[in-house]
Amino acid sequence: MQMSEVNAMNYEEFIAVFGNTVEHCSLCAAAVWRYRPFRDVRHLHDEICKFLDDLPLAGREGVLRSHPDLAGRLAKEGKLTQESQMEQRAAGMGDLTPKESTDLAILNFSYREKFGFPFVICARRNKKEAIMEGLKTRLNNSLEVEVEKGLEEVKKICSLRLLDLVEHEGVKNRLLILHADGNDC
Ligand SMILES: NC(=O)N[C@H]1NC(=O)NC1=O
Repeated sequence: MQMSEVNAMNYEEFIAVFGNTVEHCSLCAAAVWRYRPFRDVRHLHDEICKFLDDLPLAGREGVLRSHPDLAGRLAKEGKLTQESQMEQRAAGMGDLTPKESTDLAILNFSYREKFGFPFVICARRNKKEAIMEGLKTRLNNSLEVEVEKGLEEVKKICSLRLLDLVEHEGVKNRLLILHADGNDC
């Protein structure tokens, strides 16, 4: 859809389309509604990022806690959101060997035990090997660092979900949004 169509949406339509661009956190879309009209998809993403950055620590932890584990119980029970299911599949989470599956479950458990929220990573931008390595490495971080890193991953997940929904002018704009946090790729 075009940005002009997004800007013409009423609040209910906007939430119906963008309510899950941050997993299970429709408050993010509800909050940025006030910043219409959006110039482009990057502008919409920037406003969501600002909202996330301005949340208090408990709010940022809550956003992380709203994410399902990678290859976790919800995935096994077929209870993921459509977006999350597609992302986890893209990262190869459906093709884990029994050993990989057990290793990931143990690492996910250790991470959740230490931080009180799940390990979050942009699955579409990582393959299973990178996810396992990232999880092992990030387990050593402090809580402050992991809230920060997790939130940056939430922003990347959000940017890809937005790009799936809204027309963007070619590769340049797509890269711009992915580079928004100054990170990889
Ligand atoms: N835990 C976690 O990272 N979950 C997710 N990552 C992603 O790209 N989609 C998710 O649901």
